[in-house]
Amino acid sequence: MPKYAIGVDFGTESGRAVLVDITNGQEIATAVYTYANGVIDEVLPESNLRLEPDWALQDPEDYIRVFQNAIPAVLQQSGVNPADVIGIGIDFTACTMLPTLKDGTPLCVLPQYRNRPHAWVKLWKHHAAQPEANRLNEIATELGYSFLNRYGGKISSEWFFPKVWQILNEDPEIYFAAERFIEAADWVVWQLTGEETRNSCTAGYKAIWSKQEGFPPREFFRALDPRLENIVDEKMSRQIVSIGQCAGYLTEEAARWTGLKPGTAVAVANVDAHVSVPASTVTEEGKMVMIMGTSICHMVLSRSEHFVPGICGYVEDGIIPGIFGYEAGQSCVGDHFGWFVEQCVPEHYQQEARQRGVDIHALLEEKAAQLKPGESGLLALDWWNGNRSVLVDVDLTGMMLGMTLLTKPEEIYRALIEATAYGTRVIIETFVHHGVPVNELIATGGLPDRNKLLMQIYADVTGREIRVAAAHQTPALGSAMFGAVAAGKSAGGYDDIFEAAKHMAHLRDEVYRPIPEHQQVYDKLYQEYLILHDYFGRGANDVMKRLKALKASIRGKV
Ligand SMILES: Nc1ncnc2c1ncn2[C@@H]1O[C@H](COP(=O)(O)OP(=O)(O)O)[C@@H](O)[C@H]1O
Ligand SMILES: O=C(CO)[C@@H](O)[C@@H](O)COP(=O)(O)O
Repeated sequence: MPKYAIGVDFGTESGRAVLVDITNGQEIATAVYTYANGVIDEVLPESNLRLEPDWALQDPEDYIRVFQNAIPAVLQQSGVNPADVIGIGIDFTACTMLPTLKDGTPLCVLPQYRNRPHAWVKLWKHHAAQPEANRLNEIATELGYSFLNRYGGKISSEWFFPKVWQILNEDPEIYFAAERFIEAADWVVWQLTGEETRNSCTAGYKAIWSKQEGFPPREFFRALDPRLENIVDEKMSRQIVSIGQCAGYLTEEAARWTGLKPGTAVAVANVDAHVSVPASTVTEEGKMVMIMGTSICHMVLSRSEHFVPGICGYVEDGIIPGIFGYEAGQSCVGDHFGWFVEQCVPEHYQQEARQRGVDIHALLEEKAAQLKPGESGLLALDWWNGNRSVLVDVDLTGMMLGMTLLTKPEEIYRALIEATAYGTRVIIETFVHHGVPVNELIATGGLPDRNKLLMQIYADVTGREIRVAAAHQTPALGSAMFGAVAAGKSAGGYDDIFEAAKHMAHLRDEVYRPIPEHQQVYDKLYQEYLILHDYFGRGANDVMKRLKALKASIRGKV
């Protein structure tokens, strides 16, 4: 009798359940539930209280509705007997976190806190804790805490402790009412199993935890604010469970929500980018998985520990148990091309696309593919949304050099693609330079399906072959794989993620190989890119920051 697992991928706007055949990883049924309250970034639901800029909240009840809607939908579509679904895994955006009571009740569902923004879930892209992140980095640097080295030198405002500290600073009553602070990833697993667990992936990448050293010491938290001294013992947990473990079993209530059997195994929670690595067949060092969409997450495994400046971080057991998982990223990739087609393409191009019934991206790709590398004379810096790795600077901005009266939209489109490829090459070379090998690239996410020119340019610029993961819902497949591992071999699943990946993860036949003539030109252009990258990005000329400051001051005066 075939056995199945369900992966649930909690994204920014929606949650997606995918029912997968355990023998081969085939996706049998998919269902999406779009969060009723979406991203809460303007007003709080019900009270209509206006939020400040840079806030991004969510409603935890939306996550439960994903279980209640999407899982029954995949069972119904597939006709699979719930008794044959042996495991569930989930992945989430991160750091997406919330304050709760001891029993897991989110503070925002309590009537007395319903109109308090800090009682709600803070989404990964809530950026209003930047003052706390800056202060945390200053204090950690002054006091010489070496954990900063694990995070490329800086803790991001998107992460756990800046967010908790913002709650304490701005609404202490919520901070003190919170009996637990927890990643939403772990919270949804808690709702399924009735047991609170904390996973090694979010603890490591987002909450400054390491397998060797645990959390930073109490003195560090006291140096931030004496009231934070016992945050870990009082409102979190030091018991961190490695990904790849079973978190518990489906409760009667969760079985009623989902239509699954009580007692179904539930995997320890995971993160969307990280869970995509084994789902792209990668469980060993030497290969980089690039999750390519609006942004790119670059994920690499290594058997040894290396400090790599400017990356997001590395965590032992963070992606695959027993191995160090490294993460870096580019915060704006597809977004560059989206911006360009929305803001800069002339009407006659749009008209041509409409007449030919093709997407405007496809038209620009076709025209840009006629150009030879270097032919346009253009070179861009890909910093339309700052630089995540390796400069870690949100105040950097974009630049395009070499334009003339003859410059065409497809030339600019191609230059933007090339710039993002140079950005990826900087990341790869930084890893290699610091001892983390990157011999092969595996791509997944929306872009490999959408733009073949882009994939070829990435192969040419990086000088590496690129393979593409077979799955269309890679994170959900990865979660289902961990679900199968949580169930274990005796229940028809797998003993570990290595076994699950062998059977359930696949690559397409498609391979992008570097074209030597293109490589030669791109090597020259890359050298030019590096000069501009360091000149504008490493302090030789801070004109981008001065312009940004001027803009802010002028806007402030209006
Ligand atoms: N044909 C295309 N070529 C390049 N970029 C594209 C194309 N079509 C859409 N995009 C960009 O891809 C991004 C969406 O990628 P996708 O992987 O679907 O999303 P996400 O990263 O949010 O999961 C958007 O930023 C969009 O501008
Ligand atoms: O930060 C991480 C992973 O570390 C992501 O969860 C976060 O950027 C959200 O990514 P997506 O927009 O869902 O691709």
